[in-house]
Amino acid sequence: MAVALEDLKFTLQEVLDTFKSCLSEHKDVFLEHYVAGWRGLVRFMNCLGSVFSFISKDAVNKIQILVNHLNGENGAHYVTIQSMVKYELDSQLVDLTKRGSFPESGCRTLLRLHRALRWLELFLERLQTSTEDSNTSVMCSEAYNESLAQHHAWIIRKAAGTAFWALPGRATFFDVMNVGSPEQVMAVLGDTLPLISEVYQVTEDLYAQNNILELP
Ligand SMILES: CCCCCCCCCCCCC/C=C/[C@@H](O)[C@H](COP(=O)(O)O)NC(=O)CCCCCCCCCCCCCCC
Repeated sequence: MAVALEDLKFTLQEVLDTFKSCLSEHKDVFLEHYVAGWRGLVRFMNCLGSVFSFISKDAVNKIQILVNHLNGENGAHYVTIQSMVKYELDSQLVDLTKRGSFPESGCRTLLRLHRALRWLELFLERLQTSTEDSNTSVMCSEAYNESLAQHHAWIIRKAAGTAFWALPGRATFFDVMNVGSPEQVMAVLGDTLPLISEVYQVTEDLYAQNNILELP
């Protein structure tokens, strides 16, 4: 248990640090740090129990696709999300209307994580304004219904909804975050949320400008 908690401490700090280092001064989003942020989140989720493993498997799969792009021969084009979008669109490496030749494009893969980041933002906002008797499962499903659920088929929504009921209660959830007292958790959330929101908004604007918010 002690080892697991140590891992978590590192993980949550890492999440905070990586989202901090995601944005350049010109508001470019570094893919390497974005992916590292997701790795941290997945590690945290894995500590919550095996009911979440179908979710983390999909996230890990998508993270790996992006890492492969980053480490591939065209990796230089994948340094920032902005350069990735430009490169893939200019080179016609994205399926724009229906799935076809490029099921693993960086643009469509990142879009799935981007939508999940909106869930995270909404969930953390709820945690931040929660009180002792707030229910994490309810907060989680409300955040999900307002964001990711709109992009998921019925069967996925059903499975996700079932998994949410296995979330630990607020006190345990805060303990697992392992950043200290509830007041300290609130302080960490206060630090993290604006960073996550900004990364989300910059990405959202980029995808909107390029008309790629609905990639298949
Ligand atoms: C803490 C509890 C975790 C709740 C996570 C809420 C998100 C629920 C998502 C359910 C996704 C189910 C798996 C399948 C997904 C795919 O169908 C679907 C579409 O992909 P496709 O177009 O390639 O087919 N994939 C996705 O939408 C990407 C989902 C990625 C989910 C990553 C969730 C990571 C959650 C991290 C939790 C961290 C909590 C931290 C709190 C301090």
